[in-house]
Amino acid sequence: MSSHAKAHRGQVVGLLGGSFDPPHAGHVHITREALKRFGLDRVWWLVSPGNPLKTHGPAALPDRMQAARAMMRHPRVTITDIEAQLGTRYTAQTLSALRARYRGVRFVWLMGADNLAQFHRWQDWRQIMNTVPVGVMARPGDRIAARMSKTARIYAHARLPSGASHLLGRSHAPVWSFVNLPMTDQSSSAIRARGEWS
Ligand SMILES: Nc1ncnc2c1ncn2[C@@H]1O[C@H](COP(=O)(O)OP(=O)(O)OP(=O)(O)O)[C@@H](O)[C@H]1O
Ligand SMILES: O=C(O)c1ccc[n+]([C@@H]2O[C@H](COP(=O)([O-])O)[C@@H](O)[C@H]2O)c1
Repeated sequence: MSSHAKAHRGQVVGLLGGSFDPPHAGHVHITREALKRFGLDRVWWLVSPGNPLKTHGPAALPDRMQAARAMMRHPRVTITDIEAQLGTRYTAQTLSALRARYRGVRFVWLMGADNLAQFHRWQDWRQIMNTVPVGVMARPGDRIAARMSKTARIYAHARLPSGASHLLGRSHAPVWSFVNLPMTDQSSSAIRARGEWS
């Protein structure tokens, strides 16, 4: 199942990449909060063909797409498998391809605090920080590791002060924002461990 994501010039589009294996209420929560707090026009869920750092393969992409569509119904949110269409898997590659395809659209990379903690292991992570604004959302157990992370230290100068997160989408990289949301402890791995997903 494939989908075509649309955006207009000048729009600010937040990208929430993930395995969504399966999607859960935590994804819905951070998406709604990201729309409100980071000054975004839209959010796209990039349902990944597979996280490059994870060894086990996720459930089939069409199954994850279908579950994501059922979980997140919002007029400003698009569920897309565009990484499979573009043939990209690493985020830096995906962002380059999207920026070339959607000229004039302002993309913002969104992620939970657990991903900020290990962001410096991602391929071309500095390039990502230097080309798109990054919005990070608190996650239970990961706030301290995220704040102490290599990325947070190296890019300390580029962090928006708390209270200015709504400027993120219109700011120029390198810029990032950490927001302390009411946290939800849902995770795909816990759902899989309970045997509630394929
Ligand atoms: N409860 C949550 N709070 C904050 N961020 C979250 C939460 N759940 C997921 N995220 C973020 O959403 C993005 C996609 O998450 P992903 O699809 O990997 O789900 P996950 O629950 O983290 O999966 P797993 O448990 O298998 O690692 C990631 O950036 C992740 O940090
Ligand atoms: O580009 C990388 O090196 C990279 C390494 C780890 C994760 N990512 C991306 O981060 C997003 C979250 O991954 P995951 O598996 O935790 O859901 C997803 O879009 C992945 O493609 C990207």
